[in-house]
Amino acid sequence: MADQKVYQASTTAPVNIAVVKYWGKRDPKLNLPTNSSVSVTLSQADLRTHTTAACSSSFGSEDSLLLNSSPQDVTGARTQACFRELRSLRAQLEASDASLPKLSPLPLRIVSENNFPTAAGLASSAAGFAALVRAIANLYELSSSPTELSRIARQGSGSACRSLFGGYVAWQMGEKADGSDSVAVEVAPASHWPTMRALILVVSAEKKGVSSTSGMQITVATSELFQRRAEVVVPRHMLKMEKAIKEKDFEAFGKVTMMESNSFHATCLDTFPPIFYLNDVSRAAIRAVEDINTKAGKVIAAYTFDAGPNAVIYYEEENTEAVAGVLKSALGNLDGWQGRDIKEQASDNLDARAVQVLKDGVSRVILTQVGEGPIRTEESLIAANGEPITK
Ligand SMILES: Nc1ncnc2c1ncn2[C@@H]1O[C@H](COP(=O)(O)OP(=O)(O)OP(=O)(O)O)[C@@H](O)[C@H]1O
Ligand SMILES: C[C@@](O)(CCOP(=O)(O)OP(=O)(O)O)CC(=O)O
Repeated sequence: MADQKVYQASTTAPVNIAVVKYWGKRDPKLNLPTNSSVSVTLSQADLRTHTTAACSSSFGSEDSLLLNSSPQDVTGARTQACFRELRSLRAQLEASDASLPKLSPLPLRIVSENNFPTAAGLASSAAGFAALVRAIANLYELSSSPTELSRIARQGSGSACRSLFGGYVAWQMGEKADGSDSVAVEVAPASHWPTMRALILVVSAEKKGVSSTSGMQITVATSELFQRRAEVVVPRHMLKMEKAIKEKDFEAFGKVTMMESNSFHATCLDTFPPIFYLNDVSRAAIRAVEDINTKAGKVIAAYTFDAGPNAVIYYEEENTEAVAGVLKSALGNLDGWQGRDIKEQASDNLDARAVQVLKDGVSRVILTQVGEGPIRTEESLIAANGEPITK
């Protein structure tokens, strides 16, 4: 009888939030971007994907993916590209060492759990594809570096390539047509600047209107402002951002972060028909951050928004009270503040109308910080007999 053993490996992977934004593909098939980007990896203590990858001849003939207990379509080109590339690396290993079990032809069973809302603009595809690629690489015992794996994860979702690393990460756009140099690299580990904090104001946990994938295609096709962003604005921001991170210069980091977010959303408005990811609640968050910085007399808080209305506010630990403490006193009792020792600080310098809009529109907060890259775990979502473990 054929070997029916169930081989498996598990990992967790983090979310990342860009401070220089990826928006625009020069090759939609390979997910090659029109500009480089930089992100901060967020702590897996708060937001993470947990994925187990298994393979066995007992799994029938089809690959499968179970996400938060519901079966997902794996026939899409992006997931297929990740499976194909990882299988091919495993096949090379098997060809060079005949003693290795032949895992590459076996069907894959992937079971994954996100501990945050999927497709709500909380970068679930980034953590999701990073975890998928890392888990299969662990299963196949590949010696590939995170940068090599980032080339594969990028084909699942562009931003996923940055979640293969912890800390501060750059995705170099690359020049080659085959995408082999479009990969993620570490700018600095989390330990270099461990005091970076992030407060997420969750405005909407609903599925978003215009997906990043289609949104950026329409921007590339219709926005002239976008041309200038890709050619002039982002290259300048990349240099400034990498320098700010190396020097742990929050004022420079914060200024570029906010200008980047504004530039990206400006190209969304310049898209035809226009794309609106920011709403009144987002704009109230921008106002509150401006008021906090005005009071401090310098940039101590920086907002950024992805393809949705949620605000991510970066600040340094020493300014926890002046940023998170002020927002806590303004927003009042919300899910997410509990269990965190954040002392409230008077918020009467914040614009009263902005505070009211935030109170009405923010449903919960997530307090988190810079964190590590994917972490291998023995905790499995698949039992020894191959059946998914549902919680
Ligand atoms: N754990 C996971 N494993 C595999 N795929 C996942 C996982 N989590 C999310 N995905 C994929 O990512 C898709 C959601 O990506 P989408 O880009 O729409 O939202 P988002 O990542 O939350 O937002 P954004 O990337 O714009 O910040 C899901 O439909 C699913 O295909
Ligand atoms: C606004 C962003 O969050 C866009 C992320 O886009 P995705 O990585 O979700 O897009 P696809 O490559 O089409 O999957 C900015 C960023 O994360 O850099």
